[in-house]
Amino acid sequence: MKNSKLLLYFYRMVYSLSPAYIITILLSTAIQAAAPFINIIVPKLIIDELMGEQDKKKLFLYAAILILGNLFFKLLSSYFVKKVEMGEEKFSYQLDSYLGSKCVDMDFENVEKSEILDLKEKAFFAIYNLNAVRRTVESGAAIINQLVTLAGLGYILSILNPLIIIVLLLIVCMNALLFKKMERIQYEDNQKAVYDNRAFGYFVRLTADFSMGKDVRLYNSAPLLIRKMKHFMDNLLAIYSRLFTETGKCTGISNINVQIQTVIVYAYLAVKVMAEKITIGSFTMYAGAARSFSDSLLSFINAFIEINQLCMYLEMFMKFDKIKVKDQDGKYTAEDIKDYTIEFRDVSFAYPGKKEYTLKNISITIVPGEKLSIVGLNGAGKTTFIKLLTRLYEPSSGDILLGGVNIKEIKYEEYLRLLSVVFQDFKLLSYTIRENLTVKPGIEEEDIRKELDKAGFAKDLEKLEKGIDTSIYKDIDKTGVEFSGGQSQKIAIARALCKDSPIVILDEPTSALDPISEYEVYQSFDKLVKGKTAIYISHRLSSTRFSDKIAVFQDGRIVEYGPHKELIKQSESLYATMFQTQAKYYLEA
Ligand SMILES: Nc1ncnc2c1ncn2[C@@H]1O[C@H](COP(=O)(O)OP(=O)(O)OP(=O)(O)O)[C@@H](O)[C@H]1O
Repeated sequence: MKNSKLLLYFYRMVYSLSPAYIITILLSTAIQAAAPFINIIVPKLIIDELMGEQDKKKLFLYAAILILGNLFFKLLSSYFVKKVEMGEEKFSYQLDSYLGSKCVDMDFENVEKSEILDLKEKAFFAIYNLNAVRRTVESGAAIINQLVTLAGLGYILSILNPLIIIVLLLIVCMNALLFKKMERIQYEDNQKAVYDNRAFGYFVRLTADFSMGKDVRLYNSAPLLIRKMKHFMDNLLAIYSRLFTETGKCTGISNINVQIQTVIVYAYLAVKVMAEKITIGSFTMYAGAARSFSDSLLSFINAFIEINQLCMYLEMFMKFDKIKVKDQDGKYTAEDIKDYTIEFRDVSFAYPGKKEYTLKNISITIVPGEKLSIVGLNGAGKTTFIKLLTRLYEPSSGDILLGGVNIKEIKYEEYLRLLSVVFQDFKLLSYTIRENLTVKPGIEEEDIRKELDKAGFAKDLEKLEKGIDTSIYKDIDKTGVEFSGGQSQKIAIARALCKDSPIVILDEPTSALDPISEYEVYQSFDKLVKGKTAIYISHRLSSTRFSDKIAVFQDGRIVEYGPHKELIKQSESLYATMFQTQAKYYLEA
């Protein structure tokens, strides 16, 4: 029952992704089901005719039916084999993009949850390593195909003796049990191998990842890497060698069973011929029918067992597919927000699955055009504050308001239009600089250049042969450029500026910049943010001097708040201590 629901859900999903794929498979199945009958029935007619009246016209007709019929089914089935292959190819791309958009659209909090990562790992393993989706579609088709064939062959054999069907059933069931055992062993071993496969894959990717080259060499990590790879490879080999030994045994026994069945059927038919109960033609027909019947029955049962086994994998896929995306469709649009005052009202937050609060009773108001600098020790909750403001997470309690409206009630996509963010771990895409920076509809080349200039990238740009049409990284374009950390950071800042949103959020925006570039960014900060609200996190406290207010975070709370001039005067304050420690370090040098 559970499996049939799962399969219904699954086939519906496949059909909705690619109706043509399912229809082609069904047609191909019908042809495969009809094809064997011609070679079972017509040879009997030919042999009987040869042994009897030898009517040439009839013989010619039977021969023509046999040859043309086979040719017809051969051509049709090759046509459909190709069609199914093409359908499979197309379907696999559709599935890739379906899964891709599923991952991209997932709520951010799920992206960071370990149980979701684990589920994704298992679901993707089933799809990509075990081909579970394709196998389920094929097994479903095989079940229909074999059912049709079995009905026809069963009818033919029942004319001879219904008992023969029972003998065939018994032997096929024994083989099916062996197959079930093989599938179980396979499932258990594949589950056991998930961890080792993942770990082995990680080390293989690591050894092939040139960006790790420096660390691997300088810390002489290669021997450890190879040892780890060998360890996981040995584990996998141990698992798979048991798997192959066990499945090999099962295959051997099932082959013996098939031979026993052949002997029984042939002996029975021979006795019948000798007793002149059936003709030689019927002997061939029944022998062929019995062989095809047991083959079809075995394929049917195997497909049935396989589909049940696959359901175990598909369950993970379905769970992954069913992960809900929160409704982010608030009632307000960006245009409804006239005032960009940001207010955190007694906001507390604990990461999902964690008991301790990362942010505790945060209350702060940031007025439009204000420049707020957020400082604090590592792990104090600064980035988490930004994650809440950017709605990657929702507060556990308390509210965040923009212009008096709870940000939850603003349509998500519209809300994001109001923010330009550069995260510490920003990512640029392997497109051209122009494409990366075209983040606002209708943005002109001139604007892109201007923002790159403001972010301090003008000199770097001059050196690029293709200018703003230079590809970033080499993944897609071989002539692409691997920019340095600082250059990439400047492009990321320019991207945020190109978005031209009323609120600019910069998390460690200058961490990779050289002192001169950093100085230039700070000097032109006012020009950079053009009177917009700006929130930035920085460990370089000199940057706080041009901010209007500073919020000092400690253990998830705002412990100090005010302009630089006031906070620095309080000699015991955390801010003054941090500022002076950094200043002293520079002065002493
Ligand atoms: N996804 C997460 N799941 C669970 N805990 C997290 C997650 N992200 C961060 N934390 C924890 O929350 C706390 C605050 O982290 P956060 O990144 O906000 O600090 P921060 O002040 O920005 O630190 P830094 O100055 O080092 O960047 C840390 O203890 C961190 O381990």
